[in-house]
Amino acid sequence: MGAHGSAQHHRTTVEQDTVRDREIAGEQRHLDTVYHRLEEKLAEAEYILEDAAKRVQVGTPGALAERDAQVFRAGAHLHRLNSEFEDFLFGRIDLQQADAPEEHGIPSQTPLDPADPAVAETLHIGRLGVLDAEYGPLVIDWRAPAAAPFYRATPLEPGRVIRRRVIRSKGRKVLGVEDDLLRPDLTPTLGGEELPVIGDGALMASLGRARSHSMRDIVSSIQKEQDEVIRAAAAGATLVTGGPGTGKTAVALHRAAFLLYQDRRRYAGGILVVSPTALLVSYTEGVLPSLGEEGQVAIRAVGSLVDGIEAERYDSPEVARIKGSARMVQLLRRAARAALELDAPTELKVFARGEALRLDAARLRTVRGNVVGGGGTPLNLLRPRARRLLLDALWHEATRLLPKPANHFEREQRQEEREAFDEYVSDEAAFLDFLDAWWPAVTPRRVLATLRSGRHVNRIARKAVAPDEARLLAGSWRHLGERGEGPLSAHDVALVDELQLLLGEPARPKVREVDAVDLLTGLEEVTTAADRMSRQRERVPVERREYAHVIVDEAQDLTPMQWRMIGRRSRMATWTIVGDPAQSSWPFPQEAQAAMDEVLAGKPRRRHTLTVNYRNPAEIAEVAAKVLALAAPGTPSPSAVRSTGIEPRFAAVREPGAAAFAARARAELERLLGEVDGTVAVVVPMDRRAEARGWTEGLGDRVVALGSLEAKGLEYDATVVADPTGIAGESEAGLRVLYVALTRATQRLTVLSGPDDLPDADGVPALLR
Ligand SMILES: Nc1ncnc2c1ncn2[C@@H]1O[C@H](COP(=O)(O)OP(=O)(O)OP(=O)(O)O)[C@@H](O)[C@H]1O
Repeated sequence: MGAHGSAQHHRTTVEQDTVRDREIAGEQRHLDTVYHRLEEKLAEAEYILEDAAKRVQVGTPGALAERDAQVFRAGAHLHRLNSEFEDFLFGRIDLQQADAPEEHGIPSQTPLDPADPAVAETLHIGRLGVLDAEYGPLVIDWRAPAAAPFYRATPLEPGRVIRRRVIRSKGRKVLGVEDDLLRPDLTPTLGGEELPVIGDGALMASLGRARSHSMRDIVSSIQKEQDEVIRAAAAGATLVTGGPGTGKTAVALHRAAFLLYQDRRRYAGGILVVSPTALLVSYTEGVLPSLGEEGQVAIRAVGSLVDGIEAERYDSPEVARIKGSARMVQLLRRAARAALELDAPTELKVFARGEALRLDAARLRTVRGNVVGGGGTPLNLLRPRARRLLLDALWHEATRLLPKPANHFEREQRQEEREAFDEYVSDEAAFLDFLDAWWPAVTPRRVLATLRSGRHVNRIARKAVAPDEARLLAGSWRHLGERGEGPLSAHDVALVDELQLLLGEPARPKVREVDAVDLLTGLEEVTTAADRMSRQRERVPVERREYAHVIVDEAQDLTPMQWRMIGRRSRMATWTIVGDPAQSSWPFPQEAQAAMDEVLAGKPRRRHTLTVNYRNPAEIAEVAAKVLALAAPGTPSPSAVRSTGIEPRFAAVREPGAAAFAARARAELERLLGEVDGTVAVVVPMDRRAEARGWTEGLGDRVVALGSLEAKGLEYDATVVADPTGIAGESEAGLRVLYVALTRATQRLTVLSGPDDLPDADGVPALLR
């Protein structure tokens, strides 16, 4: 504000305070009006709903709510606003007269008339649009085109905006205002008086505010480069890169709200947000409800995309790099086929037409080959075809000695015999049992269970994976049961999804005709019922749904197999993909890139870069930048928006042994708990998670212990990054993972080194010098 050379410059502090109070009081009056209007709308909504309930013939409450959705939503919103949300009304812009038509509501860049820099129009911006009784706007929805200048205007390109104001309020009370004068060269007026400009550092205050375990929306302070992403056209794919803390996650979620506002019919219920971990899902879950969008957007961890399965395990980096690789497609194709053939009987014997008919192993192999044909059809769906071709082969066997039918009559007769034969044989227990064993219903989990044996994996792998990789894979599934029951990893979930595609939903097992004698013994009934139940348990629902828009967060971490899985849910979708290659924990970026290209094939792409780090103070960003230079040489570090004057702390444990390290870790955590009001996390290598949980015991729920991969996307007031060399050495991507760990804190960072980190006299580990 210093640049505008007006009388304000010389005002005393007392005068400033009076101006501030007056401005706050003005905004308070407006907020009161807004709440008053919302209450009226609430009453209206209640009346409509009650009325509808009374007079059922008018229509369902649902239909009515749709008819007056605005009223209904405003009412529902007010209920929650009263208690839960801050900043319902958070912004205001004062605009100069437009002397050219506006395009899409974004003011044209007309030069201001220096002779008359008067405010011609004032717009208030909030989480939801509110109209007064005469349909004049009291508050404009932040997503409306008319609100865009609030986010877009800069001193270099102010458009019509003279002053931008951020209003801070809690519930119904206005607490403060923060202004930007976008035309410091003018002395603009409002109502004949000079336009006051108040600054109280609202954005900086909000950035420095203590963090809780859930993310906040940024609706009142979205920056220009972020707004361009949020409002980008939906078509094709919007690709966003940016360093840690540049708001990628925040922007992605606000974009979901924007798309819903813009085209609710198209996107309601059809937006999927894919997040790398369940932890990040629960951290971000509250953002959309705070923007007034609830239940419209599915936020799922990449390990929870298949209904009925929740990834519970982590694979070691060596295993993850195999399971994530596109080579798995080939391996799984063979594995599915092998699981089908596993323990398959090698002889079919049926008694029909007065003789024992037999198909031997060679014959059965031929039949199987014919069933599969060119491939492509899911194996479980081929069972009816298997049945038919087996009957063909048996019939061929049964008629091998008969002469060919010589005329029409004989042919018809043979045909009738054939039908009787099919009917008879396909009811025979021997045939049915054979078919069950020879072409069993195979589930994805059952296939994984067959891969518990390294030798089996090796046998089917044929070049897809090397022998030592086969051993590693098998080891990762050894804990699974016979039917593949047991906990899976996020990488397994992508494999299960691929297998569902290869296998298809098993047909419902046919209820067999029950033999009267068996019924007497009760035997048959018991076995089939048990059989049926076990199959039902095994079945994974294949309710894969398609989405209209897919938002991928932390896209740099998706493996080729995961890209395929997401691609299967978004064939008609438009995309928003946010990520940071420098934070990738996937060792083969090119392979992942190719997988993404395949999914996005033919879609036009729009690229954006976010450049400002809103999370880390400059002091922390500077330390992280050292690792960035090693992890991704040449990648620019985003510029930190603020600095705290507090340098990261380096603590070193010089004696070996877990006990000394634990004691020090705990002491550092306790120190940070005393220094910040909000959350504290300790980040360790994945294989030290259990140990780290011990360090935090009894320290309360402000503290969490995280494995390096679990820290993705999260943020805390303060963090301890313990054993940095351990994290860097975890995998080929270790340095990038360490970069992630070092960029989680909003206020304070402690790096805790052990002897292996080779700390210098100041405790700085070799890696960070
Ligand atoms: N315009 C903004 N105004 C206020 N806070 C912001 C703004 N943009 C981002 N932030 C804050 O900065 C922090 C980082 O944002 P976010 O988690 O979205 O970044 P990110 O790019 O996804 O980071 P990472 O790559 O490390 O996961 C959050 O606390 C977010 O609220």
